Amino acid sequence: MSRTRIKICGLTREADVADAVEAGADALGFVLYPKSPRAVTPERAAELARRLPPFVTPVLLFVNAAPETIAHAVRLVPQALVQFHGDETPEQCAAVGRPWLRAARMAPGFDLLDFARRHPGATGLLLDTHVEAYGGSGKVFDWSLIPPSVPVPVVLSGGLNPANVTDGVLRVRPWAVDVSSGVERDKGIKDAALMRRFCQAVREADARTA
Ligand SMILES: O=C(O)c1ccccc1NCC(=O)[C@H](O)[C@H](O)COP(=O)(O)O
Repeated sequence: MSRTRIKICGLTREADVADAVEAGADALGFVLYPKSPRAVTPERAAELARRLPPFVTPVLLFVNAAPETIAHAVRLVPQALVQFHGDETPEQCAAVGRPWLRAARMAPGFDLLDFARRHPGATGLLLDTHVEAYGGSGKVFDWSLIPPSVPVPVVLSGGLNPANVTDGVLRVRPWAVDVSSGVERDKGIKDAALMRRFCQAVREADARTA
């Protein structure tokens, strides 16, 4: 049985971090994009990341941030994975000098295989719905846009929730899933019961792929 990894994104509060870990998240995302309703400062991300036990990975998410902003945040959270979620070039991503994930903005006509080829240094591609605000939209994209075999680990994202994630895992068979809006009571305020239900739904899908 393969175990689909789970990333919960957009945490802003200690209680939600504890609940997400308890629910079974493998990675927690902190949004360092000032225009997001879920934005935290690098200092706040560091405070929250300090709450994480071993083997739960903090992810620092940036949208078109200045290199010095990224370097500052990475210094504060040295164990973090970096997620580029804007219009960064492959060279800008690679320059971070740390393991990084690249968000792909899925829309009709988008060539994911070419995108993967242009980002050879990415540890994974996070497939999200193409929206003007870059992410956190709660909108699902058409999963049939995903080619059958992508040569890097795929993180399925965009509008996932406890009701649709089982189907997403069974259809796409991603390395991991990522969720924000679908486990929220309000933007940046997570709901413990929804996070538990989301993680259970992923495990149900895993059991069915055994
Ligand atoms: O969460 C945000 O507000 C956000 C804003 C700008 C860029 C990215 C953002 N979030 C990135 C994530 O990894 C989200 O989990 C991903 O977009 C999925 O969000 P949702 O559709 O709400 O589950």
